[in-house]
Amino acid sequence: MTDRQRVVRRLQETFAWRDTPVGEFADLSGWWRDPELLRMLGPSLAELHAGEAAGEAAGAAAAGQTDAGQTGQGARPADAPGRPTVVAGIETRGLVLGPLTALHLGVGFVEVRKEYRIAGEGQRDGDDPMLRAQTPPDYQDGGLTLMAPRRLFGPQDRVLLVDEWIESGAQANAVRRMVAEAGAEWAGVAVIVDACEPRVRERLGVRGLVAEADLPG
Ligand SMILES: O=P(O)(O)OC[C@H]1O[C@H](OP(=O)(O)OP(=O)(O)O)[C@H](O)[C@@H]1O
Repeated sequence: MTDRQRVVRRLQETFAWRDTPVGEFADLSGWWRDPELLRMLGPSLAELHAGEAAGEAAGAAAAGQTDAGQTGQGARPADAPGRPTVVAGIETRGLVLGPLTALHLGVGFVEVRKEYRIAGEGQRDGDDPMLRAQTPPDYQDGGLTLMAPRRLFGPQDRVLLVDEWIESGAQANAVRRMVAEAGAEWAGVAVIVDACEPRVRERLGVRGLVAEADLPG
């Protein structure tokens, strides 16, 4: 069994849908509780984009990325062109998975915050200008604004976004706009569960470890 197959199997074994009075939710707590899975997640996410050649569009090779159990290509050497220079992660789960992935790649990490969750909202810009991008107004009952310090992305950067789940792609798209505003390059999205439509996958360069359909019902 390959490492990729082992990761997929453990993701499936430790995942559960939970019923609550307000609806069903995906319980991912078992993923973080499994030490072996936690160890493997960073390398597995990093390797989703490891095979890209310099200048290749991030989404061009997305087809087939949800084939559970397929082995990813090996990590590129540290100075390889096309390799991410920084990992970004959106709170909440991106703040866990991003650093795990960045550690494997040997690069730094940028936290992307949700503005309404930051105490003293909007107060941080004084001596530290922020990049901000909004999701559509109807997203999550009113939309949300994502933010990150502008100084953390530069024109020399190639940014890989890491998250646990992607569906509409609204949050990833907002981060992509922030990256573009900073003049940096977009490397794509590495995600555990890819539940997005093909056009979103291609546009954002999404590669996932599993499809939602691969998870137990
Ligand atoms: O593709 P999209 O439709 O944009 O959805 C994906 C986003 O939704 C989830 O975050 P959520 O807002 O649920 O964050 P939370 O963990 O902080 O509740 C997930 O972590 C992604 O960031």
